[in-house]
Amino acid sequence: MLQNTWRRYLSTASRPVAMEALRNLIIIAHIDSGKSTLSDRLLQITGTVPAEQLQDRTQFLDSNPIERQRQITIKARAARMKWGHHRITLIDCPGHHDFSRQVSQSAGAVEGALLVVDASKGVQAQTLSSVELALEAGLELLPVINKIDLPTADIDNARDQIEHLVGLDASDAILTSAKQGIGIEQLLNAVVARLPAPQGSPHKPLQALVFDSYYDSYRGVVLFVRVVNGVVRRADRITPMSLAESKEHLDRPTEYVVDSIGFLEPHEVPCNQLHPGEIGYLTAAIKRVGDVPVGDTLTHCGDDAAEQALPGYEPSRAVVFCGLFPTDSSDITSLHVALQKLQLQDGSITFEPDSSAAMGTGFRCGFLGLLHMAVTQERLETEFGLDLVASTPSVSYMIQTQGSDEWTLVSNPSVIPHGHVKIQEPYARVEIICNQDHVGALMDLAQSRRGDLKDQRYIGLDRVKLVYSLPLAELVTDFHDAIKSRSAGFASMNYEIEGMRQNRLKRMDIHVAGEQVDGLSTVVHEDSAFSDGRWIVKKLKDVIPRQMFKVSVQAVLGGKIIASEHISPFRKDVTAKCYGGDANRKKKLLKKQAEGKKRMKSIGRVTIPQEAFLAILSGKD
Ligand SMILES: Nc1nc2c(ncn2[C@@H]2O[C@H](COP(=O)(O)OP(=O)(O)OP(=O)(O)O)[C@@H](O)[C@H]2O)c(=O)[nH]1
Repeated sequence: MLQNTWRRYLSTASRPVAMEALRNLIIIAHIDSGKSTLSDRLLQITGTVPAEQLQDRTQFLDSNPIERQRQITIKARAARMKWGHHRITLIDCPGHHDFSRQVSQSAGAVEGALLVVDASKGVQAQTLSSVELALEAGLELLPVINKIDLPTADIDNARDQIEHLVGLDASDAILTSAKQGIGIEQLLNAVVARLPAPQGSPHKPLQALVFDSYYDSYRGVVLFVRVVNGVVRRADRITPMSLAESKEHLDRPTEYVVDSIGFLEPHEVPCNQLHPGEIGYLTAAIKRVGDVPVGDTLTHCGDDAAEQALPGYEPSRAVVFCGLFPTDSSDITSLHVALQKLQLQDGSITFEPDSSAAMGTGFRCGFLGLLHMAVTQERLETEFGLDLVASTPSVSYMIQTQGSDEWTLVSNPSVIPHGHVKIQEPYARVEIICNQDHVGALMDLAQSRRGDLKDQRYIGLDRVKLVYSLPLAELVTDFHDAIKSRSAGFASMNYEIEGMRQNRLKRMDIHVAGEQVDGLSTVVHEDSAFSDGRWIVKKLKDVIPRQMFKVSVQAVLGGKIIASEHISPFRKDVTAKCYGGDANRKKKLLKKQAEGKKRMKSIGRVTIPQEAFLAILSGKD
């Protein structure tokens, strides 16, 4: 009986909806414009997710605990909704630059995009770069002005900016307040009326684009696919087309059997087959995310369709590196296992063994940016119960030692030899969009960070776009925060890596109580080495806790001390106040002290907290 119901359910779920009734779209916007809140409203109004569930768990599509806690989207999510006889599949992509690759991945799977602009902030830099990605993918854009409930909302200004900056007619932009649920039905009607239906043929050889994936420990890799042509069914034998093109991956299996398939609503709803224009998931006992990389095209085994592989994506590259060290050195094996497991889910993390006299044994890891680094450290700690210290983050450098013709890539400043070494550093092209009132302050900032002005132009009445070529090392630290603080929060930025450039750079070491702490080594420009050294030792003096003895903190450049501070001794014994017999209180105090020791590394006789390693991020100005 139950089986019959299940079968009936599967057959209804699998009945193809006419292609003209399908709409596939992504939402693109600058970070914090309200994308996730808007997606939740769409799920609620279409009855895809019951209102109670949305009330209990705000931001349904941000399901990862770190996403909820930080209120950001890290991983793209898809959801299919019913609106009349239409089926609208929406992909919510991250807004933060570190995860922007997911925008281009998802753009390949849809025909349209909602361009969400915050009514109080107007068009921001990340909006423009996402628009470029969407236009490159040939998407139809539907402008949405959100947060119209805010007292600071300026709808006319937002419209004007969409027209001038994006070049899109905004006279019929949809006005919404995702927070108050205003304009959501109009938005759904506009999606159906103004965005195109997908095209494709069920009779052609199968082409299914893999636009995202994640690892599930029970089922293996779950692929998110968009079927472009052909039909994919349960039990089909499929193969990734990249295998035909690449000789490198001979260790990858060549054939898989689809063992489950279905739609995302946003939870998985099984079906028997996916038709052209449809977006869904499939599993096929795939062991590693890298076996069927995102951007790959799936086809049926034996269908000689290799020439019809869909355009893929550039693999993402790590730009920020740091050493991760367990505070308890016996946790090193657990850290290795945890990194291996995380890499199964997130192919953009890189790691290799790293060890030093001061920091102990750990792993040098690569990330897409500082947010990605922080999120990964948090995941390792919360999901795997580790207590870690991350060394000072760094970009990668090319170095050439004297007498050698070869350039070597290093991602750890402490391995750069002293003496005559040529160093190249990565540069980024940075676009900043700001109000004209803030141009002076932002130009000062970019100049102080060794930026070269490449372009400056008015875009709209009082908005200015500045383009700089700027060292990535200056950018990934606190540049974004500095821009925000110098523009009352109104300027926004976006960047892409340009290439390497040789500069007069030197490795700077930090000695604490006479011991070199290699986790604190950085690369500095010769011109600013002294001021950087003074600034960093001052900062370290504030964050390294007092010890029972006087501690010196020194910045050392090429064997010479260029800046020095002292941390005066601290003699207080936390248990001194507890007289005999008060064991509970004593225990409590010691426990409190032990808790406070988390994320700390003992180096020589001094205990250095995590904040010291991240002090470099906290603002030079
Ligand atoms: N006043 C007001 N606030 C809103 C509205 N929509 C969203 N917000 C708030 O804006 C903040 C950011 O909203 P999110 O939905 O997380 O923004 P997002 O664009 O998804 O952010 P990312 O996922 O990090 O890219 C939250 O505090 C929301 O409550 C709105 O229509 N009006």
